[in-house]
Order: sequence, then C-alpha cells, then structure tokens
Amino acid sequence: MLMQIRIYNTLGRKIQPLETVEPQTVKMYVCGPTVYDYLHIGHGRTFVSFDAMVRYLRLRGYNVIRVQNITDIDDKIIKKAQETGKDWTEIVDFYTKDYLNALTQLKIEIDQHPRVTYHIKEIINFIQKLIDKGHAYVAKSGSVYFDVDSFPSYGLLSGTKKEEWNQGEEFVKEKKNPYDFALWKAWKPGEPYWESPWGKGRPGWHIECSTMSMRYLGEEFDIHGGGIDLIFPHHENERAQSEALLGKQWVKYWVHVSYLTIKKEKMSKSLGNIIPLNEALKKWGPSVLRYWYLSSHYRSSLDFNEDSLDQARNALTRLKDAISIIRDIIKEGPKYYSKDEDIQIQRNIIELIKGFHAAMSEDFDTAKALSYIHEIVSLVFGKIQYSRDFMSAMLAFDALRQFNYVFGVMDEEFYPTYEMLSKVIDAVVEIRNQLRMKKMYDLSDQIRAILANAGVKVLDSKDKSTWRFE
Ligand SMILES: Nc1ncnc2c1ncn2[C@@H]1O[C@H](COP(=O)(O)OP(=O)(O)OP(=O)(O)O)[C@@H](O)[C@H]1O
Ligand SMILES: [Zn+2]
Repeated sequence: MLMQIRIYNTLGRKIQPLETVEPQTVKMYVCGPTVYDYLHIGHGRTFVSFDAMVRYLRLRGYNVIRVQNITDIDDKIIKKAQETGKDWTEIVDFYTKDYLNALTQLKIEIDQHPRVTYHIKEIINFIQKLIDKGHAYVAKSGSVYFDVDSFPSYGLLSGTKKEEWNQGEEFVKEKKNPYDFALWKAWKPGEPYWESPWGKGRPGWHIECSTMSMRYLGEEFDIHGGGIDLIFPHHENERAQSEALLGKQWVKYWVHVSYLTIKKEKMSKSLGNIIPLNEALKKWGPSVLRYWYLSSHYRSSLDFNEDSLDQARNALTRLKDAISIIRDIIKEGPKYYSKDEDIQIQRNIIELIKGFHAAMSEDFDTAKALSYIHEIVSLVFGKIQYSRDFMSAMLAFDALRQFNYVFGVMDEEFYPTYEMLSKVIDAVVEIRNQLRMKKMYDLSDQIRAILANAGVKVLDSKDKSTWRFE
C-alpha cells in the first residue's frame, strides 16, 4: 500500500487526506502574476513550490492538470502604462515574456496559461449570473459589486471577521457596504475598456480567477493555490463569487505558500526590497535556485541570504558527485555476492526511500524529504564508494532519480538533452577528422568503433564526416 498523501487545507486549517474529485486526477489552479514588472525571487518560490507538488503527484501516478493564469489587465498595469507613457498592451507583452522565460528556465511546465483579456465574454456571463441570482448589483457608475452580505459564510476561508473586511479599494460611496468588492469596474477616461451590459468597463481582479479556473477545471476541482498574501481578500472573494454562483462547494483544498523574506521582511515590490528573478537565475542558475527553494517546507517562510544559496550550490555539487560514483559502480556490472554489511546498507536505503515518500506525502515536506536523500548520499560517500556493491548503487541511483523527478535539479545528469549530446558528438567527430587528415587511421577507426558501440553511426565522405544516431 502506498502512503496516503495528505495536504494542509487553509479552509479548516488542518492537514487532510487528499481525496480527489476524480480518481487519480488532480486539477490545480495557481494564481499567476500580474504582468506589470519583472518577477522577483518571491514569485519564483511560490511557483516552484507548486511545481514540486505537481511533480510529486505525477511520480505517484496522478494525472495532473495545472492551470496558472496571467493577469493582463489590472490597476497596476494601467498605472505603469501611464507612468511610462507606453501602451498597456506593450507593458503586458513585455512582462509576460519575462514570466514565461522564467518558467522555462525554472523547468516549470504549465498546461494552460489563461489570460484575462482573452476571457472577457466568460467573465461578463459569470457576473450576469451573479446579478440574476441576487448576489451582485449594478451601481450608478456602471460598476458591478458583489453583495458580501448575500453570502453567509464569507470570511470562513481567511478566518476574518466583518471588522477586518476592508477590501483595500478606495472607499466608494455607491457600494451597499464598504466591504463589497468590484466584479466589474466602470470605465474612466484614459483606461482600456470592453463593452458590457452595464456599459464600458473592465473586470475586477477576483472574478477573473473564478471564471478561468472554472472554465478549464470544471465546477469542482481539487487545489487552488497562491502565496499567503492571496488568502484575503483575493481567495476569500473568489470563493464567495464561485460558491454563490454554484450553490455548492467549489474548491476542495486551498493551499498557500509562505513568504520569501529578506531580512525577515516580505520580499515585495512595494517595499522596494526585491531581487529580480532573472538576475538570480543568471547568478545561481535554475537548479541551485530550485534546490534552495525546496530546502524549506512551503508553509515556512524562507529568508534570502547569499550564504544559504552558496550552501545549496555546494550540496548540489555533492549530489552530482555521488551520482558519478554510483554510475561508475553500476558500470562495473552486477555482483554474484553481497556481504552482510552490504545487505544492511541496501535495507537502509530502502528505509530512507520510504522516508522520502513519507515526508513528501505529509503535506509535501520537501525539507524533510531532502534530509533522507542526504543520508543516502552520505552512505554513497562513506560506504558504497568503497564496498562497490552493485545493488546498493542501484538502489541509491533509483532514490536519486525519484528525488530528481520531484526536485528537478539534476536533469542533465539523468536526461542529457539532444543539444548537449550533439555538441559532445560533434567535438569527437571533429577530433577524428583531424586524425584522419594526419593519416592516423588506427585511432580514427577506434573512435568510429566506440561511437558505433554507443549507437552513433559516423558517415565519412571525402573531406567531411557527419553522424547520426543508429
Ligand atoms: N515574497 C513572496 N513570497 C512568496 N510568494 C510571493 C511573494 N510575493 C508574491 N508572491 C506570490 O506570487 C504570485 C504572484 O503575485 P502577484 O503578481 O500578485 O504579486 P505582486 O502583488 O505583484 O507582487 P508584490 O507582492 O511584490 O507587489 C502570488 O501567488 C503571490 O502570492
Ligand atoms: Zn487569482
């Protein structure tokens, strides 16, 4: 029996067994960025944390559908356009590229990147239904607000009370209650707009995520996530709108990643203490960043300092060294006998792999999972490297392969890319060419045989050799 996966649900504030809506399938929606500026490493932490969850679920055989939206219309975008004198679409296109590029570098594959402005029709339909059901009202200006009093369990997700429901929007007299929030914002001169039954305007922030998640994941889905700053008001509002529309439970598990901090303060554009993600990627590379992010549990805060990144880099190097030792032992081939001590080590490794899964299964505790991997690595350096026991090496290799499937920090070690391989083969073929020109045919034939043995066929013509995989 595989270990049951359990997950902390902000709704209810406890760890619960993961029971999915559809068997063996997890549908997940994560709130993506508002594309008005470069991403910082705080954003990266949230996205990589969810990526590790997705990878672990896949390792455990779940089909995972992952949607992560792009907020491409918002007050912040309009403000940035006004400040820079650029068109808002130019701002959006530029920072969307920065975001997608960061995801690619961080090896995060999203299945669907819905953009708000591509879903205006669906958003308008959603709002209209809320009005028809008496959960929303059109104000004098043409803005539409959600009537919070019409949704009795408002505040349940965030555990907040009425006194705390200030929506952070400027106080608008036309609202029934100050805590009502905008579903549709009436047009103001100089702003982009779309036509709607209530006049020109644009969608509010919260309605977009309700509409797009429901469109791609259905009326009931498993995980809705983001950073903890989104619990209130964003997710509270999303839940209110969606459950008001559906009249039933919408999301099963609300999952939130804690802050990345710097000097113990939230990293945030408004506080001016950010480290741009693209700079960090240049300085440390995606694998070190991923390793560093995942060396803490997603529900604890993670404080940035250069030393801890250097430590991550060293730990990763040690892992890579362990893999090369393991590979050498595996290359030596199976043994016909293992000593008692080796059998003990083999059993240890199996227990450590179980520990890895137990940690990942208990609310995706990557920090604890990593500690089991370190123990395996210590066995490689301390024992297996000397015993050269084949089965111990195979088990350690399997552990590291599973670890990497989740952490995604040593892909080159396990799956060299075509690009990388072809560069190496090009170099070898070029050296062989030079040997042929010097008429050193013995050596060049030897190289051809070695390549053939590795599945690479060398094709000689008069003055040039090419190659292809057999
Ligand atoms: N310091 C941080 N640590 C972890 N996650 C963060 C941090 N800052 C933002 N996030 C998360 O990144 C995602 C995208 O955030 P969003 O675009 O709303 O950020 P933002 O509000 O523009 O950023 P900032 O908070 O710097 O102003 C959200 O899920 C958010 O919770
Ligand atoms: Zn959202």
